[in-house]
Amino acid sequence: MFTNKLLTLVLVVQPGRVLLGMKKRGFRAGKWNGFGGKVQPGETIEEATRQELQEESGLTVDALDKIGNIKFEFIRETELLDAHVFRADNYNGEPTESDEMRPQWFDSDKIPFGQMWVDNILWFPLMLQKKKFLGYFKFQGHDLIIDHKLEEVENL
Ligand SMILES: CNc1cc(N2CCN(C)CC2)nc(N)n1
Repeated sequence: MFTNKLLTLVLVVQPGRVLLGMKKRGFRAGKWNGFGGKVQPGETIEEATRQELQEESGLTVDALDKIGNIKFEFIRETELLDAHVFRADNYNGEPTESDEMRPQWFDSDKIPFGQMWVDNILWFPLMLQKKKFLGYFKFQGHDLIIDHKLEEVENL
């Protein structure tokens, strides 16, 4: 059976640009992505999102908009990643490199999809248009999506 691993992912967006982090080590090293991590027991998803963002980018945010939920399945693995995706349009502080992550602003039309998890290119357009969505991606390894669903929803 599948176990469900709660994850958080937040994209900080300013007009015409998105803040991404380059993971410097571990599972996602070498990939640009939003900021996020696991949800610890006793933590709400939103608390975990804020905490990971602050740890990985140095930023705090006032409003977090819940924009998506994406489930990731890897074939032959029994753990489903259940990522809760947020967008923040305002932030406090300045992006600061940590030992885990190097933050960098990217123009919205120059997102480095070639150095990101391959699902991002499919749902980033929805995120940038502030659309809410449910996604499901079935991976074979880390670079091949063999099945996926992606639908816009009215509310999450
Ligand atoms: C497996 N595909 C993934 C994983 C992923 N995440 C982001 C959050 N991380 C904690 C774990 C891995 N993010 C994207 N966009 N795609």
